[in-house]
Amino acid sequence: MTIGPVDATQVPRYAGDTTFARLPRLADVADADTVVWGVPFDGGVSYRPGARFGPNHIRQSSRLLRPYNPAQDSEPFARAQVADAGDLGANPFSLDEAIAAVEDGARALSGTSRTLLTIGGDHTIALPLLRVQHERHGPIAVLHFDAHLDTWDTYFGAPYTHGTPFRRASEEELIDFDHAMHVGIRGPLYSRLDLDESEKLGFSAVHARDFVRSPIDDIVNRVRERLGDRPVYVSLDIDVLDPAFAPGTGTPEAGGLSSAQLLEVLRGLEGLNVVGADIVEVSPAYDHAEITGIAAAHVAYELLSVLPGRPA
Ligand SMILES: N=C(N)NCCCC(=O)O
Ligand SMILES: [Zn+2]
Ligand SMILES: [Zn+2]
Repeated sequence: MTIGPVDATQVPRYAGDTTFARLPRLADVADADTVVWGVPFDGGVSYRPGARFGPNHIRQSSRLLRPYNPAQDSEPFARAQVADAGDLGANPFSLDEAIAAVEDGARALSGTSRTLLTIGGDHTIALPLLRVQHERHGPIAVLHFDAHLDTWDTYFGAPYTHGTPFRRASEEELIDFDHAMHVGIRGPLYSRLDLDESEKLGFSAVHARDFVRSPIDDIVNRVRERLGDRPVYVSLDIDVLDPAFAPGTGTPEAGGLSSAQLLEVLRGLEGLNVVGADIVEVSPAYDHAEITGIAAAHVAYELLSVLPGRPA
């Protein structure tokens, strides 16, 4: 038996403690299989700030999630004990310190067997999170949802930013590049070389334009073929969604996925070996009516439906 969300027939959804999906806090369960962890940090952003407020915005927007997921015939809070581990106290004045703290925190929280779903924060944090995944799994398959490649080298000479985590991860040999894929790439680039370099590292890509031309099942098949049966880490930048579906983000690009398209791709991961995930770049000051927060909460819900269940 798992401890699930607060019963909405007893305590109205808008009342009480703001944990993700009104789940118990980590300290209130004997042990958790999956931990939702907030990393409120935006020291790596190149444009609009504010993703440091992302974790609590996603939590607030997750109050309406219900226990049964008909799209996957799954009960994500019953198939595993999910708990909210609260937030990392990331240093807002030192990027290096914050990155080290994400790495240490993720290692401590995940232990030897727990699954981590991190809610961010800007995309810089994918690097330390991948380091910890690599410790457990070796070079790891990566499914990267984003408008942006995030394989750039430096900004203003800075190596650690939200536009560079996958370049650093490749230098550190954290990624299994036979099974690495971007989904949702679009928008103006600095040069044609950006795409060439990402491809040279080993990322294949489903571009946002492909969603206009191809049936969703073909895209899901491409993703599944690319990832195979490898342990997969999902890193999801909410700006993969069109600004109409996720205005609350730091570097918005037109022509993105709809929420429905994104949720369908996530449901298509069922049966793959997804071992961890992050959802980043939610910047609530630019959000309206919780549009972005709700999208992020539903993304988390679909991910929880495919992340490992409680071992039999
Ligand atoms: N990871 C995100 N969201 N954005 C990267 C944008 C890098 C740039 O300013 O060109
Ligand atoms: Zn992005
Ligand atoms: Zn990104």
